Amino acid sequence: MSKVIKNGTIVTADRTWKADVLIKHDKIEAIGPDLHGDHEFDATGCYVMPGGIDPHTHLEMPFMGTYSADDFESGTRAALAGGTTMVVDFCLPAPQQSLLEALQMWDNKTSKASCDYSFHMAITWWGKQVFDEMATVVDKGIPSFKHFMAYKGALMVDDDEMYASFQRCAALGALPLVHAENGDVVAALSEKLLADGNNGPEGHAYSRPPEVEGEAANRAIMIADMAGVPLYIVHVSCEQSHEAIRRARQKGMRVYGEPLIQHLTLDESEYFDKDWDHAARRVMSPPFRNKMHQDSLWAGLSSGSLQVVATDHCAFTTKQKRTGVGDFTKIPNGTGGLEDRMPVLWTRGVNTGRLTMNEFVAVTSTNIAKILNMYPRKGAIVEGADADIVVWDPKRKKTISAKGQQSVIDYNVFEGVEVTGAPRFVFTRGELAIEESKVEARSGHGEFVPREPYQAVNRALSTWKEITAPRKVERTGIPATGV
Ligand SMILES: NC(=O)NCCC(=O)O
Ligand SMILES: [Zn+2]
Repeated sequence: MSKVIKNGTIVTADRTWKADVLIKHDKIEAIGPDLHGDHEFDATGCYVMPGGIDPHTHLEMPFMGTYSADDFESGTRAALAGGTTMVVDFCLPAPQQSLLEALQMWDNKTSKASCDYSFHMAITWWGKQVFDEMATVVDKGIPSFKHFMAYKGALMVDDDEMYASFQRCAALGALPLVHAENGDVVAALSEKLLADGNNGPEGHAYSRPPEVEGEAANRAIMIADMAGVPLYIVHVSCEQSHEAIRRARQKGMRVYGEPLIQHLTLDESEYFDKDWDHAARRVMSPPFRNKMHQDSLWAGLSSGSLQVVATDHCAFTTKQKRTGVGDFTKIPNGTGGLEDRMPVLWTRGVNTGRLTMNEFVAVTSTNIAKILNMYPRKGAIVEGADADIVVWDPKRKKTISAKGQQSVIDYNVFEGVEVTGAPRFVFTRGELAIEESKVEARSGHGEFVPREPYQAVNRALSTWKEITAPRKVERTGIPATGV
């Protein structure tokens, strides 16, 4: 069975040209003029792109006394509906839990995934067992480890643990990720706000000013530099952490930054809404910021100091959010966005001239495929790549609404946003999942994508680390001690 996408304009991260694309089974078989197959899809007026990759989702995640509401079934349907053909979720061991046991639990959740997926492993505690099991996790195709510098008393790791883990990542050819916020300061600020009677959702934003993010980003960058390992900073929300990344990159460090579509387009005024539910539904960490920070993030994407736009999709229902009535620290942190990331980014980015089409492909797909070491199997329109393809209609209009969305929650943080630009067809490893707004995604089609450790970047860093390592100066004629 073969399919051909006819008359499309192919857009990749570095070029744009007109051609047909032939899909055989689950791969791209050929690209060229006048290809023919059993099924032909007319892409006239559309752009043919590599499927989006969202490297930051939390599906059915145990967190803050509950579970995020979207599982791998609804979450991957939401992804496909918005043009994303692969998600990378976080496996989150409980404190003292074996990483391998946690991985088994996460594996069990994926049987209904309708698009491909991979995992990052979270380091939530430290000890010999974690040190040893990290090697097995890498062998299983998961060479990336997330560290929470926030959530004191729950997921947070201290600097000594982070340094030990980063060194282990360096030795294993793995990439450390960090959630950069100073958890000690956030905890102290939260306590003070509550004591002063500031218990509403706006207290969440007050408790996490941009400075706590900037400090943590700088600290993580320094620790990665000492360990001789690259670093990926998730959900960069403000100029302070962007500035840290920019500065590190100018110094030659391999530091990557990932803003979210929410931070790019929604601002802090959401937390001051008079409606408690409205504000609480938008509680996530880091919180939304003001326009100055948003401008900084957009500039980072176009200039290349930030590389990836993700969602951190971690959706909770209104009922779950209401656990925090009277105490903002108990509102489950997280928002949805999987279905909306690409249409909103296209509308606010490409349609306004803040991003080119090629930059759009780079930040939604190709860059992360390269950073996570799965390029060109993913993130590329080339012969032999997985046929994860989006036929993007730049004229398709939609008003975002919770009604009819794939996510199971009862609201959408982008409610009422009008988008122009959305998928017309979406193929996931050769299977048609979206056709003209109709979701044909097949539950169970999604497969785990194993990833190799990072040879090039880690080898470069460890070589330089070795060349510049402290060396004892061998001296002759050492004077006698002065005593
Ligand atoms: N971001 C957020 O508020 N929730 C998901 C967990 C995390 O990544 O911090
Ligand atoms: Zn996080």
